[in-house]
Amino acid sequence: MKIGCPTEIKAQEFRVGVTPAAAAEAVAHGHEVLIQSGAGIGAGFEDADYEAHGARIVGTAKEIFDAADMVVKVKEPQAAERKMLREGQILFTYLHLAPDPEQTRDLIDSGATCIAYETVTDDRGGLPLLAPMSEVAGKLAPQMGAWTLQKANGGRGVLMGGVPGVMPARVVVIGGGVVGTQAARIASGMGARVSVLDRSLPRLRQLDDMFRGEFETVYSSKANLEMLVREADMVIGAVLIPGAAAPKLVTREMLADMKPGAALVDVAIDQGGCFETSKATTHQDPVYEVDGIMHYCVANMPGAVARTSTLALGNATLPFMLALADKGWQQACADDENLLNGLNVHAGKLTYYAVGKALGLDVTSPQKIVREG
Ligand SMILES: NC(=O)C1=CN([C@@H]2O[C@H](COP(=O)(O)OP(=O)(O)OC[C@H]3O[C@@H](n4cnc5c(N)ncnc54)[C@H](O)[C@@H]3O)[C@@H](O)[C@H]2O)C=CC1
Ligand SMILES: CC(=O)C(=O)O
Ligand SMILES: [Mg+2]
Repeated sequence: MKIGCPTEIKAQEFRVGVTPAAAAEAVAHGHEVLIQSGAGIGAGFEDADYEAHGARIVGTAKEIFDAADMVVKVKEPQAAERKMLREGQILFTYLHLAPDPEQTRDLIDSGATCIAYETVTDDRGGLPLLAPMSEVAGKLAPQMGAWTLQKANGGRGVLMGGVPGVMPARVVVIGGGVVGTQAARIASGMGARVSVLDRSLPRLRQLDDMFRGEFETVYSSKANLEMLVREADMVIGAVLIPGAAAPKLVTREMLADMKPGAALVDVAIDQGGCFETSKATTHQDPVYEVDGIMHYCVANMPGAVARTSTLALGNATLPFMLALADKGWQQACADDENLLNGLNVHAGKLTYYAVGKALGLDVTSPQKIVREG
């Protein structure tokens, strides 16, 4: 199979979908790997690094999309990339379709087979291709929130750890999954007083066992959430209902009761955001204010640490990329239900129920598609 990897074109996105190490493995499996010239630069990989591992460098994204049987990327395809997709081609990348009707329509119209990293599962109920980027974004969230809290950046001028005689920042993390756990650990490590809300009691028990003393766990009822948000200097949004639009847990009305200059960091923005007032921002212009509350809503946070993120993502995607290339999408998905859970669009049909529900579109069963092709 021909595997193609274009340069990411989303604003300030420096990651790359295929590392030289992954290219080497694919070549060893008998595949041809095409990399757009310069695609790896942002993550610290030169064209020569890819060539040394048997990949071929081509000049333009068009050459990649024209030639590749499978396009491997990081971010959801932008409008210009969607125009280059074609029937029968495999697209393997993050998609985040639930909050994005335009992209969903274009992917359906393209006829391509689109497998979303963020809905591939594992046997323990986890999301193995989302997890590494959630670890990164979770670790970055308190760092970005601390920057947002600085006075010159519009924040309330509170230091995370306080100083002797002065209280530390009060940080509230909504969602105790991968992002939330890493965010809570880092915020606590910075000296803040941290509470983690989740609606899963088993998850809260696990967190309490693992991190007793580092942060508090709180059941995510409406009343608890409202009380903690009122007291917070920083709120980190880290909820997920896989594949679905994020629930709006902090309403605009609640902002009026918050401390002026408090920071909201909405990591869940890629699924539409869990604050009513969130809208996606970029690394170039990451923060805006609504009703005196500073919002940080960058949808590709891991792009800020592109080298770490690319290596982490590449480790996780490699076995799935090889399975798709070795067997073709249909056999690979028939053999592995966890990979089949990644199938969001195939040959003009939407195949992911939570996306259909969010966008009011018909869904064809992925099991039927994989049986019938
Ligand atoms: N902005 C960015 O650059 C990035 C965003 N993300 C996003 O971060 C979000 C979180 O991802 P993960 O931590 O990997 O998900 P996860 O599935 O590990 O954790 C989500 C948690 O939210 C909890 N939850 C669901 N509804 C809730 C509610 N009403 N109140 C409290 N908790 C609730 C779940 O029980 C679960 O523990 C996702 O939307 C993901 O796509 C991930 C990486 C990068
Ligand atoms: C998960 C995601 O949206 C990202 O890594 O950019
Ligand atoms: Mg994203």
